[in-house]
Amino acid sequence: MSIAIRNISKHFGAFHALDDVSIDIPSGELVALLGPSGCGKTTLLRIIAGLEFADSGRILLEGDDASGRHVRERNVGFVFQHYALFRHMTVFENVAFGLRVKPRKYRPNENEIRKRVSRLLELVQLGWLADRYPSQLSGGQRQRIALARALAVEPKVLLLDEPFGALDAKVRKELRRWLRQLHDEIHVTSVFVTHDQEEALEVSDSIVVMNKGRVEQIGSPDQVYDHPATPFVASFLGSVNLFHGRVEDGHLHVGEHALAVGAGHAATEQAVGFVRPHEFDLLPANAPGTGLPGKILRIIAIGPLAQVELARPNGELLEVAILRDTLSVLGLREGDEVSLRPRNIRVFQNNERLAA
Ligand SMILES: Nc1ncnc2c1ncn2[C@@H]1O[C@H](COP(=O)(O)OP(=O)(O)OP(=O)(O)O)[C@@H](O)[C@H]1O
Repeated sequence: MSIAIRNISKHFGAFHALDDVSIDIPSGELVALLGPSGCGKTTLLRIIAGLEFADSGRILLEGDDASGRHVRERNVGFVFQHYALFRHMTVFENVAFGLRVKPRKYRPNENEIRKRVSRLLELVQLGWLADRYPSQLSGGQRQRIALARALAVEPKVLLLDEPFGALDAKVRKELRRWLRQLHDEIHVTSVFVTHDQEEALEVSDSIVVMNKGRVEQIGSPDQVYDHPATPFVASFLGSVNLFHGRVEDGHLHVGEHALAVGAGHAATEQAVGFVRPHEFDLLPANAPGTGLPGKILRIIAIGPLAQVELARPNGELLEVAILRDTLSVLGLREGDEVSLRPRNIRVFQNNERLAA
């Protein structure tokens, strides 16, 4: 089922939690709502669900205006960060619950319930836990059961609010891969709230980046990461190094140095260039060609990569990620003077907001 969010605004008292938000989610997509704490992600999810009502704007489900419809009439399934499974019920009964409480005329018979629950437990790969109680499960298993329970009533839309937020990093990583695979099997339109950039990039078909109640950008993971529409998006999605300067003749002039940025940029006195840590070449200071000078302060080995901390002559710190092999071929060490060559710079006017 497609979801169209049209010009949604929401106040809590004088506080503007959502400000004219419009998003189109095609049927079958897995979309991440990504943004810092307090930007309105959960409020938007609750409005889609019908747990909260907007001051203005509309929610269309498969083209039909659902704005005034009760949560029970919207056919949505939920998974929350702390989804309380019923402690006194087995895993099987937890998953069966939504089917058992259906009005009699829609309720499947016992045989059908057994079949459906078993199928769902296989889908979340936990059939062997059917007779356990929630207290006998790990956190990751509980969230998978919560998902099976949400899917039992065959919702047309699945809403997930930081479903893996309470789990440790390794389990989180496993579960987001698993969620992606699961979604590829069942294709239910899903909206996934997260403040974790990596999670959004890895799991979703498209990402809605939100900030202060507004949509900053909507795009595929590659689009928002490689072509951020605003400085906020550039700085929120992954690490960046900032270079302040002026743009003239297709170059960003940083102090006495000029970095080519392409002819498409209008001349401006106040610009800021964004370069991600892996978008630099590092060369010895006396290498031919132009670059920015810097000094290596620290080299931290992380598997095959080296994270290099550098200082510019003005004291500003930079972070560069480079293959350790490349560093050793170049013979670069802590304390060495180097020339930094950005391979890619995104330039914005210097009057726009950045992520904190
Ligand atoms: N019922 C409410 N009454 C008053 N203010 C609220 C209410 N619900 C949310 N807010 C405020 O609206 C803003 C958006 O909240 P929301 O929970 O949607 O943010 P979020 O992006 O999901 O944040 P987080 O990642 O921290 O959960 C916050 O500043 C929050 O304090």
